[in-house]
Amino acid sequence: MKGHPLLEARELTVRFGGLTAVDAVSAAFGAAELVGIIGPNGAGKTTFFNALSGINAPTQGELYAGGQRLTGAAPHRFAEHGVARSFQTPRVFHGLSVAANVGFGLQFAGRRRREVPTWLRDEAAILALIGLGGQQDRPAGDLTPSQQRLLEIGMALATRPRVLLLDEVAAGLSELELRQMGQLISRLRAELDLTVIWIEHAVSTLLHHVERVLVLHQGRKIADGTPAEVARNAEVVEAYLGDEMVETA
Ligand SMILES: Nc1ncnc2c1ncn2[C@@H]1O[C@H](COP(=O)(O)OP(=O)(O)OP(=O)(O)O)[C@@H](O)[C@H]1O
Repeated sequence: MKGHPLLEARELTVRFGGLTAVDAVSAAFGAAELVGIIGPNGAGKTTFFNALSGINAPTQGELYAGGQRLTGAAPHRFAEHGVARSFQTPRVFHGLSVAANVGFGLQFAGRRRREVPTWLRDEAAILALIGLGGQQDRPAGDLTPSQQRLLEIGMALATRPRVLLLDEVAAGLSELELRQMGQLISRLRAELDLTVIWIEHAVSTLLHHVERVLVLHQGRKIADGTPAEVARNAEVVEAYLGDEMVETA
């Protein structure tokens, strides 16, 4: 990895009372990486994301964005350093139009970061990119759940991120929508040079698109490698993947 990683966790631990949700996890994410995070329910994936975006302060360990220490900083400081995220349940403003939702993200980004790639210069460009072109005037609450997920990605893109954290954006999608979501995420990385870190329970879709995958289990990182390496990892198979993944790897 050349220079500083765009986002880095060093020995990151998050505890809730006596429960260690994230246990000394270290991981560094470089430019234009597409990385998956998998693990059983309760493995600590969302808590890890919450720490990586400043929503939960870590109990121990350090966070850096572009070499700048951000441990304990508020979410807006992470946003200033180019970290944007989606949530497990889309958080769009139902009463506002689709365009206004994206406009909110553009305003949030403000003028802090001067370079503005053409693809996110305005609402229309972002909506076209995420496949919601022509929907700009509809109230966001009228969109289907899968369109709301796309809109939430659009809102995150509008903050002009370098790193996009996606939390289960494929949950509840049809087969076709799932394929389209996978293609969109691949395009964000390939065409826009974004670093995408993607939590997903739809493991086979995820492994099809990412080149690197982290596996969390009981808060610990038990693997970090290519999908093929991870699928061969005995601890991962035992903890999570089972025989099925070994056969398809
Ligand atoms: N705010 C909180 N207070 C107390 N415990 C929490 C809190 N948030 C998460 N936990 C606990 O931390 C552990 C990790 O939860 P987390 O949601 O990060 O896992 P996950 O891997 O994202 O799970 P899932 O795949 O089900 O979304 C779980 O035992 C959960 O109950």
